[in-house]
Amino acid sequence: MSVRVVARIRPLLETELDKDIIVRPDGAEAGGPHTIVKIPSPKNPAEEFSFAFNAVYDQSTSQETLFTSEVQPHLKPLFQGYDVTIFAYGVTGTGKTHTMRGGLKLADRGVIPRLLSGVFRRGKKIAKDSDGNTTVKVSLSYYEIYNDKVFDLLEPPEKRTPSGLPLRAEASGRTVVAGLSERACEDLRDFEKLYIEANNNRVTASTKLNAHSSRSHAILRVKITQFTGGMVRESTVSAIDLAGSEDNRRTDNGKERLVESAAINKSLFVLSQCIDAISRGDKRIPYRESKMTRILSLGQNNGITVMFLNLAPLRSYHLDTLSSLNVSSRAKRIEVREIENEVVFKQFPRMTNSNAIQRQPLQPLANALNAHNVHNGNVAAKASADVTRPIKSFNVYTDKAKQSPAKTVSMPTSLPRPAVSVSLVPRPSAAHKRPSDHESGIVRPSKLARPFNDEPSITVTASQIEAMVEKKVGEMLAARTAAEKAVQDRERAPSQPGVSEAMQKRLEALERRIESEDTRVDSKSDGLRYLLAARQHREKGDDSSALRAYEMALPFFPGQAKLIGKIQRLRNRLGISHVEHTSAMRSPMRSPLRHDRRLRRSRLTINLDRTSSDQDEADAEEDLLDDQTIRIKSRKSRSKSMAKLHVYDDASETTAVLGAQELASTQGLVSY
Ligand SMILES: Nc1ncnc2c1ncn2[C@@H]1O[C@H](COP(=O)(O)OP(=O)(O)OP(=O)(O)O)[C@@H](O)[C@H]1O
Repeated sequence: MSVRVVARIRPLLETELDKDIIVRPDGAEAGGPHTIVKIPSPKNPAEEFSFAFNAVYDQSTSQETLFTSEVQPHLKPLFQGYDVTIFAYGVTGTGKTHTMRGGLKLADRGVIPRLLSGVFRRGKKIAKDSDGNTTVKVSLSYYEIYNDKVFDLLEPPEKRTPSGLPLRAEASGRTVVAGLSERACEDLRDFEKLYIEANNNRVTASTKLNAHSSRSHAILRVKITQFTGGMVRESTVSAIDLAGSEDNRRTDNGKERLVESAAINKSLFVLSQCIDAISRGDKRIPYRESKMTRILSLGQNNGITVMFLNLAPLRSYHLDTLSSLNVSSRAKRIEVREIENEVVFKQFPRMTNSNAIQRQPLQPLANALNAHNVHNGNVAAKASADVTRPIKSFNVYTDKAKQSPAKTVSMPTSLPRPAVSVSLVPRPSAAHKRPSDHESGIVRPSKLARPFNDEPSITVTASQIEAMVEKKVGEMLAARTAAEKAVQDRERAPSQPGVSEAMQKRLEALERRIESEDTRVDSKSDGLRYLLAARQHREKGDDSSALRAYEMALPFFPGQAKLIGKIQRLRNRLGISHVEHTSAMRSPMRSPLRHDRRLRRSRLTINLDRTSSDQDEADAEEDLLDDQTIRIKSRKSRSKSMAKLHVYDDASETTAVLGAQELASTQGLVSY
């Protein structure tokens, strides 16, 4: 199952005098639903680019339509034990917060309040349908990532520590925020009170591009726990309102806003790198480069993922829109394992006051048995007490009366020990599993809602289980071999004209060196990352993303004539005026490292370079990467000693890098 990517084009705002609309929705068939976004090429307005998505919503789409079509269908799977992630992505001022949170009026309410309303309604229905045998508990945590630090939005700002809350990786690989508070919510009114208060704690500010710009990524996690007898099923829906990328040539941001902007742009750049790496099938995905990508864990989390791509239709957003269209159209290719959380057995918790606060434990839970679920209380405690015991992959019980009709082998509720249920039915292929896929017509009743005695229980012998496990392992090995072969084929395939084998090897060697710990502390390695990213974008023919990456690299190599030449040539190719470029370079906030003399020299080189051929350009790029690598090497010993000056906390290994990013942004050259 791939990430579902849905584009939403916002209407013009009253304040927008520029009515030059360049983004329009289109359908694959005349009169059919919109699935394509069309936008002209920046260098040749007669040429139009098309980007296909799972759905495209135009300016007239109401909040209700969007929710009903894109979110409501996932409520049922959520209660069946699937985790759901919904996030809004886009340039600043394109309508992410409007989509996720919306306004206070009923019709303006966004995805989040409607989702919670649906959750409470469905919870009540399940309890009613089960004659009170099933109890549904809803709790939430809400936090923001501001300047790459995590802050609890359910706590007053006075309680924040400067370094924020640490992240912790669980045995399952899932990243959680340690020490985060969790509040129980009885009904929608409870939720709204908490949510409105918490949003007042979120950092927003007025910028030139948005009067109420979110300066942080906000993550709301709603945990749904269903208790039926001794069975517990947990699932989580995460609703994420990402901060928007900002082109600081257009924001006129002051120092504080620029620092925020640098952190926002950096995390979004890392997200685009992760998306690229996943869609290329890379083994290494740079999740750890930013807290937002660690938490979002795109492609690593199970369940259902929906990405809203918010777009402004105006020409003034042209390049930014192209960039986000490029990133999002690649996100479509990310596969997410659609696996529901397993039922576990534990005692019903004591009733707690609705405002009671629970917290994520600060120590990792040793719940290796049930890696995908996180449980405080009995299960976790028992599991941690059992860590010395050999871990069983599954348990078999022959008490037919207690077996679930869903061919689930599970522990009888009377037993005090926690157990993991094992689904013995090979799951249908992901293509047929999407619960929102109306055409498939597959309706799976909730395991909790299934009556116990309707169907005969199934007894499974140990040898049958063994055979099934063997088959599954065989399938997994075959899939892995096929994936590795595909990667090798891709590497071998002559699909990258213009990149010689030697060049490819040098790039790989360089990449490896960048990955090494020593180079990591040197902020110059970030510059190299951007150069590499630019190179990769160029190979894919994505000139506008390549340009951005080159621009982001420039502050790390101030005055680098070849780099400036490349930027200029790309700008010429994309039809961006020289005046705009020069003014960006002359930004009053530019790096103190950049001397006027260097700039003069660079301009001279630009003129000379303009006459060079494509081959010269490729050679120049190789030289550029090599030059910078050699320089980095010679500075390596110095950076080693400098590294000691940096303080590293749990995951903020990017202290030095962020400094460099801030520098990049303050120069007004980073827009993404
Ligand atoms: N679909 C829409 N209909 C009506 N108004 C909209 C729509 N989308 C966005 N807007 C308006 O556009 C403005 C900017 O939207 P919003 O604040 O949601 O942008 P954003 O992408 O969250 O920006 P940032 O990243 O800076 O936080 C707001 O005034 C919002 O009300």
